[in-house]
Amino acid sequence: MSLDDIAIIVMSLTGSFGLATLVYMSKVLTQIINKKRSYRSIGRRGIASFLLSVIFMTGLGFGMYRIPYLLGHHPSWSQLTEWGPPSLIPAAITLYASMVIFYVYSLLIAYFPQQNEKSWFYLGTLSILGGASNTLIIFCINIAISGSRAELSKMFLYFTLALTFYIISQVLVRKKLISIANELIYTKRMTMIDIFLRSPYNKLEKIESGRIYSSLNNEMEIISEFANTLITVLTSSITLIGCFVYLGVLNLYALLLLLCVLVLIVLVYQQQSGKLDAIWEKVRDLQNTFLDYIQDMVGGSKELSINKKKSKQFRGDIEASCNDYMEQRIVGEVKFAYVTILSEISFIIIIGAVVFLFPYLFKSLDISTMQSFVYLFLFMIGPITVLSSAVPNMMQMKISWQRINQFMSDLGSLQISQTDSAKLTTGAQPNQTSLELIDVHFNYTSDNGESFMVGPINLRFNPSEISFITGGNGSGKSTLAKLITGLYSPTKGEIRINGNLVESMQLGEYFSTIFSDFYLFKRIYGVDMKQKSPLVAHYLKLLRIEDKVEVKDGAFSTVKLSTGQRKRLAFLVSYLEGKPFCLYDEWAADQDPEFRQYFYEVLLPELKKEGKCIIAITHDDAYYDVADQLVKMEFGKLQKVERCKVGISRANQLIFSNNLNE
Ligand SMILES: Nc1ncnc2c1ncn2[C@@H]1O[C@H](COP(=O)(O)OP(=O)(O)OP(=O)(O)O)[C@@H](O)[C@H]1O
Repeated sequence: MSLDDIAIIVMSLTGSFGLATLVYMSKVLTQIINKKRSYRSIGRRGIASFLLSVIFMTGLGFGMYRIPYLLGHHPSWSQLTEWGPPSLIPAAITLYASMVIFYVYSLLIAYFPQQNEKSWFYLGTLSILGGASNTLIIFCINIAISGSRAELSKMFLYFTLALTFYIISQVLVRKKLISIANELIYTKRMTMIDIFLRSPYNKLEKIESGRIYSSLNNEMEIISEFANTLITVLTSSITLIGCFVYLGVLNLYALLLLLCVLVLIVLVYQQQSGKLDAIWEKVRDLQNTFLDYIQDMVGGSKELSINKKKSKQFRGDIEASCNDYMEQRIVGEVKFAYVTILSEISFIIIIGAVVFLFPYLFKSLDISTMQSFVYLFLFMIGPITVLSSAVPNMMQMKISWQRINQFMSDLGSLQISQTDSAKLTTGAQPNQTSLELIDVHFNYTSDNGESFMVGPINLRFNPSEISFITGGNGSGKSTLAKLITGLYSPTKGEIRINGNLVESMQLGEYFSTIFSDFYLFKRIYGVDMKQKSPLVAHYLKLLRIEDKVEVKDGAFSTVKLSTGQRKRLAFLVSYLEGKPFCLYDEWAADQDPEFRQYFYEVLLPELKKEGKCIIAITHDDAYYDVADQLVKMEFGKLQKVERCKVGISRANQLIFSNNLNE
């Protein structure tokens, strides 16, 4: 290839690049004019960076000016034009001009940033130029080593420029990509959390907690490595491509030999990747199982620390799970290691082949060209190792990405949009809201093929009434409660509020609930706490926990209380929520006899007086006469529905009224 050809190629490439940059720059300028970008004060560090960048650009200009000196016998541009082709000067000018345009573009987007700006063009260019400057470094070293002292001093300028640019590009690209990757993780995490929060309970119930933790945390952490991997892959690939070109110029056969070996490595990788995918999928499943055990260990810490035999057996199980996880990881990582070793060894073999075979194959090869080969190959080992170790990371990321998406689709994102804005659509008021279940059916289908059916249920719950749901263990009371509150959707039948059909996902809006396995948040969510302090203070006193807890800034001072006390706080929250329906699942089971009586004979009637419809699951037959309606369940069916003549027969209401007046 003649010097003229090279100059024309350089001119066309850099010219197109300069034009493309101008297009992007005009977009940025328009955004600045339209106030879609605003100036960001740069501070002292910014001024220092700006001055350094000016020094670098001046150095680059000087480097361009000194190019003729590289060619030895033609030390100035004027002599070079007499000797060389006419395209040389336009090529050099285009090259430098495109650099200057890109520099100005970089300054614009740095000083007039846009929120969440990705600027792929900027990042891509910087990475490519970074890779190219890396190749220039080895080029400079090679020339300097194989040349005279005069060559050494000439190359030092270009070596310094290439190294400086490499450092700058790495810092800028890494900084930007790290924030892009973390923003991406943040968005994905929040999307998952949103999907989780809006997904129907019956779907969430079926997902193992280990899978939830690993999707939200572990898999996300793996993906967050994507910025680093992307940068190293990009820079290493560009460096390698530059090395290939340089090698091709030195000796075409050496390049062919290298390409053959690389094709071999890629084939081995491809052949292995299917197997590796399967292995890593299995690793992740085992990780989820292990996380489930951790959840059990934390949740069951009481039981495990009391009972040593239980703890020993549990340890055996968790050890087995940990061991399976470890063994499968070893299998996967060893397979990756084989391929990495293969790629490293291949390079040593290439170097050996060049040193020991090439002198016989190509008699005309001189020692300095051989040295250049060896230096070049040694230099290439770095990027090749980086690339081969990036492959396992990329495969891991691919698997994590697929698993996260699978998790999200399992949660059923489709249902979200339909139920996004659940509101009290029936104009419900606490003292006039009734609920009706008409021919409601539901059935569980468990993995072992067993099923349990609830229904047909025909029931009505009226405002200012207390209904008790009773029945033996496993008779379907909690399932019915989940249907009433919309946690489960009926497989057949309908639920109406004030005569209006209501979707299951909207039912919860009408309810304050305390299930037997309730969770008490430290913060009181979903309640506007403004001007509620007197009410809160009054209820804390009424619930007899005023000396234990206080509410500050919408949160409890502590939730580290006894189970019964925490239930009282949950009751306070349910009261503050002010919903027309209250559902309590065996609320009084953890209360002392005195407070249990207080609950049935004082607290519930008070809610009733406020017009609320109270539905309570209970085994406390001593208080059945408090109810206006008694529902008895058996084997998932209504065995008896009794309307009680007198709702509250106890005189203790008076005590309550007196308490309130205190
Ligand atoms: N998540 C579930 N998946 C599958 N089947 C379930 C599930 N929960 C409950 N069941 C089945 O439904 C039946 C009724 O359970 P439910 O919790 O409604 O009973 P319950 O009357 O509330 O009992 P208890 O008084 O013990 O709380 C159980 O016997 C069980 O077979």
